[in-house]
Amino acid sequence: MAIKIIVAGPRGRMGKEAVHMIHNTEDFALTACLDHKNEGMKLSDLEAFQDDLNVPVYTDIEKCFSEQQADVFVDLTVPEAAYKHTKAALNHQIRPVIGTTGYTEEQLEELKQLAKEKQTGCIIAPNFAVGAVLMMKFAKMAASYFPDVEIIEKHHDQKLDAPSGTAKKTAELIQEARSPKKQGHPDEEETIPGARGGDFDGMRIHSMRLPGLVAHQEIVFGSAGQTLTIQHDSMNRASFMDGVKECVYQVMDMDELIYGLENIL
Ligand SMILES: NC(=O)C1=CN([C@@H]2O[C@H](COP(=O)(O)OP(=O)(O)OC[C@H]3O[C@@H](n4cnc5c(N)ncnc54)[C@H](O)[C@@H]3O)[C@@H](O)[C@H]2O)C=CC1
Ligand SMILES: O=C(O)C1=N[C@H](C(=O)O)C[C@H](O)C1
Repeated sequence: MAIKIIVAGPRGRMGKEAVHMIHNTEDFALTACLDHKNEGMKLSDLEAFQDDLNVPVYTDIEKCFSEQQADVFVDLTVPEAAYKHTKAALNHQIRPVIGTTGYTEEQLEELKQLAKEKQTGCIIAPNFAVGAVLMMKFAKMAASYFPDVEIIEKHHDQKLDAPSGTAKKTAELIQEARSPKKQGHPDEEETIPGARGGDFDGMRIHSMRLPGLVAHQEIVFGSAGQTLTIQHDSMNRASFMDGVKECVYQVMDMDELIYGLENIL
């Protein structure tokens, strides 16, 4: 039987790609979408969706989850909405697969507890691209040899959160492998505020936003006489879809929350 899926944010850059991936995957069935407008319409009534995507669009999450039987809920929206959606999905025991970035540590912890209580699988993945997950794993490996590191993430200029979820997750994984270290000269001063980037446990994260970019990250390690750069580039949003697909399959057999694809790949 097909896995029944609800998608939040279907008109967005990622949401559109996910809707089409689900529609074109034999094992999956799109049952409804959640938007912040277009209540009562069919997805096929909206521009950019073909006629056979005649699933209902809801703006009220409780109504959506009560009326539509679903196995999995995919969220690609904005952090405040995604947090509320994830809680509602867990309360309805519909397994969330969350790509939206920008969750706080407290929110992650609260959702982890809720997933446990409801014995419902949940995956929160700051990056669904397999290459990006490998980049993060390689960075964690390198960090035990090279404690000095800076992260440069580059995204399209429509991105709302900075640093990216991927950069934060990368920094967290590096933090697990290295002893805390405040990098740079102890007396360094910023003559333009922010010039040294964001400070995460002493390592710096730099966020670049430009039209023309999609999603890119470099992790640069340095030690005496050498540097090591680990780089990943997503050229388009198709790069994320194999990861979304894998999460939908895997979350069906889970009963707890996993944060980051590196835990299941
Ligand atoms: N995990 C991953 O691999 C990836 C994650 N992302 C993340 O996914 C999220 C979405 O990214 P994009 O598609 O580029 O953004 P976008 O701005 O193109 O799309 C977001 C969509 O969410 C909708 N939305 C806003 N509030 C809503 C609500 N309350 N209910 C339902 N829909 C609502 C908007 O109308 C919009 O269509 C971001 O947080 C981004 O960081 C993006 C790419 C890959
Ligand atoms: O907003 C994006 O585009 C992306 N967001 C995710 C993030 O914040 O890391 C994943 C990817 O980098 C694309």
